[in-house]
Amino acid sequence: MVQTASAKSLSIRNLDKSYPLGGGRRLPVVTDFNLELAPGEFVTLLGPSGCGKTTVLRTLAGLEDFETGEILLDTRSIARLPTHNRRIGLVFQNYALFPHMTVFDNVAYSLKLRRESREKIQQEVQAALASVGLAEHGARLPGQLSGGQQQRVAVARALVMHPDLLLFDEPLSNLDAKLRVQVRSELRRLQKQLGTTALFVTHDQEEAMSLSDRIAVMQSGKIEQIGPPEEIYARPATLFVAQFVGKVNAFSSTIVGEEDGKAVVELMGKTIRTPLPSADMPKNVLALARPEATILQDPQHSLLAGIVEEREYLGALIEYRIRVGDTLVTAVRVALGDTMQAREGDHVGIGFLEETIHLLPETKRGA
Ligand SMILES: Nc1ncnc2c1ncn2[C@@H]1O[C@H](COP(=O)(O)OP(=O)(O)OP(=O)(O)O)[C@@H](O)[C@H]1O
Repeated sequence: MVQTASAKSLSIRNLDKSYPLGGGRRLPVVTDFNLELAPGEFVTLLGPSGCGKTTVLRTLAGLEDFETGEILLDTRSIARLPTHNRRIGLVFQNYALFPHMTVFDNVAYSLKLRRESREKIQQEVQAALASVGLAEHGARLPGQLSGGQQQRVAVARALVMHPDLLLFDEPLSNLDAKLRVQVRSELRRLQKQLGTTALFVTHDQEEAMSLSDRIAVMQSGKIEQIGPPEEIYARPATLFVAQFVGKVNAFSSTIVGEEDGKAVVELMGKTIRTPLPSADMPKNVLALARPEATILQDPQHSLLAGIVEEREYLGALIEYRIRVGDTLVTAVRVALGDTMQAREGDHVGIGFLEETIHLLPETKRGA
């Protein structure tokens, strides 16, 4: 096993990075970007293609220069150091292994460049391969391994240098769905065991949820919200965040009062009671209801009524899209053991688990 070094914090402060566009113009990608990781923390940058995730990672690694800002590991500034002096381990999407070198030599590569002794190399490489469960595979060529195993070699190659920070750029996206889930839980276990601070980039919300202590949801070079997965999912700060981490029903609504410690909210002409929002919440709000908190009911005794326009069978779940006037409401039920099921064309009632409804200022609807 790779020996655990004491974990380091990461601070990115006021980072500005743009790319040259030609003709003297530049494309700003991140502007005044700030992010702090606690020692041993696993944080994911989650966001749509082009929002700047990879650029942040490459800048940390020293693969891109930047205009202004500071990057610290604990109190050590690494912003102007060459890549090989930053003590950062990098794992990319495409593994980037040398195909003609054995697994052992791939992992040993950086140690050899540093002219470490034969004994030290032997010991460190074996420990790194053991960490990822590949102690017996050192003599193979990468082409003789599965995709998941190749990615584990790439992880071993990053670990062998005892990095202060691990950076992952979509490392699971070349793996098939089942393997992705397996390798991601291995990765999580290994990172917790080693205690190395890690920053992970993905556009896959489920991956981010399952791996991270905290998720930073990015849009257009900015962090829209950062927090633990449960907070991002249940209490998103904007509609963009809510929609990026899952499906959501968003109703333009009005807070009409307060009763018994609940907000009284008018939604599609009906009244619901939701958890009280903060005191500065305006009256015009978006009421957000996740599909799993949207309940099918008998239309005679329900808040809203509509017609099932689409029923999508997903195996474990069934997703319904129900037309209520101009609005399509999405509800999800477990496929087995749920007595309230419906077919396309059925008239159904809709209710909500009101305690899970999250209110946002209408202005957080975004573009
Ligand atoms: N070398 C470059 N030169 C010019 N523009 C670039 C360069 N690399 C990236 N960009 C632009 O910078 C923006 C951010 O790109 P970046 O790769 O960081 O996004 P991303 O969020 O990682 O996207 P993806 O998930 O598709 O990798 C995009 O508009 C992209 O076109």
